[in-house]
Amino acid sequence: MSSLDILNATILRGATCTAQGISLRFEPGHIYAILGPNGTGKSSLLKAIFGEIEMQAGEVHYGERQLSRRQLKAWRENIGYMPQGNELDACLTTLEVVLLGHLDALHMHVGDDVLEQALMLMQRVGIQHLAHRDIQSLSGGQRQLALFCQVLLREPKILLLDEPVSALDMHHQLSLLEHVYTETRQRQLITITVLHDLSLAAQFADRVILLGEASVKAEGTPHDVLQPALLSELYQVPVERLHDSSGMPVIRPVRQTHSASIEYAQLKHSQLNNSQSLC
Ligand SMILES: Nc1ncnc2c1ncn2[C@@H]1O[C@H](COP(=O)(O)OP(=O)(O)OP(=O)(O)O)[C@@H](O)[C@H]1O
Repeated sequence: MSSLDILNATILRGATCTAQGISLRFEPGHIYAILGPNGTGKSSLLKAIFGEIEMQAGEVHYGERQLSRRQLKAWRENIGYMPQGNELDACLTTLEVVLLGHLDALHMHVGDDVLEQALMLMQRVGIQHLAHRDIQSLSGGQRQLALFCQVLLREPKILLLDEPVSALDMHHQLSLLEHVYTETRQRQLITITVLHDLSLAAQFADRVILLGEASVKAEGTPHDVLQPALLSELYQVPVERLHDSSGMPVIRPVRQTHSASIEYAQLKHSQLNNSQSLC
């Protein structure tokens, strides 16, 4: 079993440095949640691992292989990448969109085994009844579930999920992340997911990585990393940490009275030099 290693990655998006010499190791059979405020470079990190954007410096290794622009197709064979957003400008049914996950194996016809696998996945996430609907007629959450099936159909070794539950209701959030958890454990996947819901991350991630100011602010178990003082500083809001019945952290931003929140914002503003540095 190989690990995925990012070594000294520096990523520049336009004039913004989103990663400055970041190194991270991801092990098979584990879920890693990438967390951090808007614009801190979470999506950019996933895109860099997928080879969609080029890093200014650094390397990405998966076992013996190294990410290189010249061998992008081979590199991506191991990866199931579900980007943020799910707008699809295609006249395809939901089933056809799921089948695209197996594109490499698709020739002139779809084998019964692939079709069966696609339908089984759709059944597992509860969208089998949408198989023959035009993908564009689906709700945002339904499309998100279809794209998740597409990614799983690839049978990846590395799962890169960018806000995979952003459009889902509570029931579907839990059910999708339960699938992610089961697949990760059973097939020993390396799963890296961007999440904004810190409490969900605490429930499903083995390790969380907190990004901010082009660096890794903290990395470790949800219990260790999700500390109110650190989160409050990073997200610029007062944060309270509660615990659910099983002892998992529940992170809650705390609303303040209007005048208290202005004071808090002024205090934080004066402490903050510049949230985004240059590489
Ligand atoms: N194509 C681009 N050209 C220039 N700047 C970009 C581009 N894409 C992203 N950026 C900038 O890079 C920074 C990081 O963007 P990124 O999408 O990685 O952040 P994020 O942490 O995923 O944000 P969010 O939580 O809002 O999805 C942002 O400041 C963004 O404005």
